[in-house]
Amino acid sequence: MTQKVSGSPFLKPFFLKTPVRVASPLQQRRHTLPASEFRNLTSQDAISVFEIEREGKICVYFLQNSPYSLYVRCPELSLGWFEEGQLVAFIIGSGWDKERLSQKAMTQHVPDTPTVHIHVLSVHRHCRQQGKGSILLWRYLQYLRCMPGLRRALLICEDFLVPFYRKAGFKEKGPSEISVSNMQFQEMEYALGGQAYARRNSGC
Ligand SMILES: CC(=O)SCCNC(=O)CCNC(=O)[C@H](O)C(C)(C)COP(=O)(O)OP(=O)(O)OC[C@H]1O[C@@H](n2cnc3c(N)ncnc32)[C@H](O)[C@@H]1OP(=O)(O)O
Repeated sequence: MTQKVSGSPFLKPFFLKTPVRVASPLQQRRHTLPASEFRNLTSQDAISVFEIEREGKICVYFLQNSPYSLYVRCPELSLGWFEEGQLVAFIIGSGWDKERLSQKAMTQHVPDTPTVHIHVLSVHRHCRQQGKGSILLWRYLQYLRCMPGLRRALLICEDFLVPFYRKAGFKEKGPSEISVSNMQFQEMEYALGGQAYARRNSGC
């Protein structure tokens, strides 16, 4: 049975607390941008997204399929992490309607489906290995749980990232049918349902 994602709410931007520090009144007045902000991406973020993807040398597969063009169609399935106005990490997802991901899933957004395809999670190269990728992924999954009708998230990744996603709660579904040149991918799944406790305490 499929359930519709009706009236999916866009993410209201939320901010982390600004770190406590001693600053002169003049310095305080200059800092008008929030220290940390999580929000859906907009078309105005396209250049920042592109820069992170380019600098990150994300595999040719993701570059070829330009996932950043997808979030224009479904911005509510994207999430950016901004520090003082600068994009430091992002996730781009879209809707999908089959049990497993296929080549078509890389360029399509199927609306009103219970499955989110996570195309890309990327952290600015200067900000890696600081826990940001894990934190953003966790926040994104919490956010998806709050969207009515969503049941699971799927992604593909190279073998070396399987432990990273496993640690975030994803389960392996086996080798993906998607391949590019000599690159092979593992498909992984995260169940969004059955998380009543998390939902009660996540501010949905
Ligand atoms: C669905 C997809 O998007 S798959 C493609 C994923 N994205 C990319 O490859 C883009 C380039 N890479 C990145 O942007 C980042 O390195 C990410 C998103 C993979 C990880 O984000 P980070 O903020 O660096 O990771 P974070 O600090 O939260 O977690 C680090 C953990 O991930 C593991 N990890 C991160 N990158 C790698 C890597 N390239 N190879 C192996 N392990 C890795 C680390 O070993 C570490 O594990 P530990 O906690 O057991 O020590």
